[in-house]
Amino acid sequence: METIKIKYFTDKIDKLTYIDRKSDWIDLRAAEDIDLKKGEYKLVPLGIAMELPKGYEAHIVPRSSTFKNFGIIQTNHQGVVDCSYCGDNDQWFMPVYALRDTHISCNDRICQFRIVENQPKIIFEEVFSLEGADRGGFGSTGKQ
Ligand SMILES: O=c1ccn([C@H]2C[C@H](O)[C@@H](COP(=O)(O)OP(=O)(O)OP(=O)(O)O)O2)c(=O)[nH]1
Repeated sequence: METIKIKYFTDKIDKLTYIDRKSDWIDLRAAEDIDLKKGEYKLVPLGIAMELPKGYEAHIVPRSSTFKNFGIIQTNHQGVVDCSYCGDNDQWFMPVYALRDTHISCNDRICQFRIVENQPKIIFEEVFSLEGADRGGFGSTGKQ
């Protein structure tokens, strides 16, 4: 079990909770009513800020149903929230691009997140050539 300090920027969204029968990813909600025209971009406020546990980061991705429900895609494809993003004004956002005119209502569940441990510190050691066998470039294993 981990305890995470969370701040809500509005009382118009439900508190974060696990959704019955879902995985351990936790859904996030739009914190305001939003209308988007086809082709429009917007940072959708998610109405929360958190102090993540030391050594962890959060990953935000759309729900599988988000495109079907709202016609939006997440422009960064996967959001990464660093542990240092923990200030009183560090509200989480979902950057979205609308593929059609659409409406998102305040409190709609539009994305989901989980926390993951930071990767180990990496030292890059430059070499002239690598010893592994060449894999043949992407797509080299064919389609079937
Ligand atoms: O989908 C996202 C992605 C990021 N963030 C917040 C948390 C993260 O810690 C911060 C910065 O994100 P990132 O480092 O990915 O963006 P950047 O474009 O490199 O900005 P910066 O120069 O602030 O690091 O923005 C979100 O609220 N939602």
